[in-house]
Amino acid sequence: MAESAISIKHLTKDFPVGISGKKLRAVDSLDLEVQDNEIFGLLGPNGSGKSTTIKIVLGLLEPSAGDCRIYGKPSRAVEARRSVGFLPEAPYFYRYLSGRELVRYYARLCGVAKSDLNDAVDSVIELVGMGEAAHRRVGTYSKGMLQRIGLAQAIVHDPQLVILDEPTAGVDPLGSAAIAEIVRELKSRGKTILLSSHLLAQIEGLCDRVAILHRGKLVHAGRVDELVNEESADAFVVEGLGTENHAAVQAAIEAGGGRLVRVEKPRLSLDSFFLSQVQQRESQRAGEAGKGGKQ
Ligand SMILES: Nc1ncnc2c1ncn2[C@@H]1O[C@H](COP(=O)(O)OP(=O)(O)OP(=O)(O)O)[C@@H](O)[C@H]1O
Repeated sequence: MAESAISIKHLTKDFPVGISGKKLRAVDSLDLEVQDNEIFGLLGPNGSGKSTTIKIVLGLLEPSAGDCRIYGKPSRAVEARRSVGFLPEAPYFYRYLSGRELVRYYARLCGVAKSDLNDAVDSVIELVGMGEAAHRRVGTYSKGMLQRIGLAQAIVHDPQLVILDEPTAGVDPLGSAAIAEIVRELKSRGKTILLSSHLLAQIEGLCDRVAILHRGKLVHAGRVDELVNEESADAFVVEGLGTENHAAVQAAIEAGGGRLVRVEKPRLSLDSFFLSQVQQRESQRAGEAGKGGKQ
């Protein structure tokens, strides 16, 4: 079997609180395996231990007990960290640099060779869709743009494992959809992505597998469809059937040995309705700007 991207075994982290010697258990005997080339979501309410787990994976915190490995290497080891890119929850970037200068700065910090620097910076800026704004100062960026440039700095050294702590927090649905698209693109390039979130609707369609944490303990881990599908039921979405025909459909279902549990109107999520409305207007605007440009 292929080596796990992240292997966490019996991980526990206690923080001292106050001067009485009392401890707060932030992560409690956690076992997790993240496979190579999957998008894995670490979910949980505030204070459930997501960031602490991520900091241990990154080698920034020492666990109180247990073991954490990245592609088989202890996460504290420098060689393990070379294969990792990280976007923190609330990144602080020097506001007077341009987006391009910022990504270039991180590329140099991460040891990208001088001869590869321009290509590496250009290609990640392109990937995150910041080509047009890359010359602008970071201080003028919206939250969504900041997250995208943050993603660019996280991946400029071409890491195999990309860790994103709450990548869509504070970002509007359009910006969140753009970030999700970049994450999917990273997966299609063979990368592994671990992301944390408490915004479940945004994560649902993105992650291959998720783990749900509560007070530092693993509550559940599995494929998203396995966790949320009603396995014993099938849903049909039908158009143009008048209510007068419902009884006949119900009779046919019962004749086939089934039971009609409910009839309901299929609903779009508010997120997807909002996205479709905004995207429609964005493309109208782009079309009009295109026509204007030709005149
Ligand atoms: N350095 C620290 N010292 C003491 N307690 C800490 C420290 N870091 C985290 N904690 C505590 O550990 C628990 C888990 O925190 P953590 O930040 O890992 O949760 P989280 O799931 O990432 O939450 P959020 O969604 O709010 O970021 C919380 O109770 C938090 O107060």
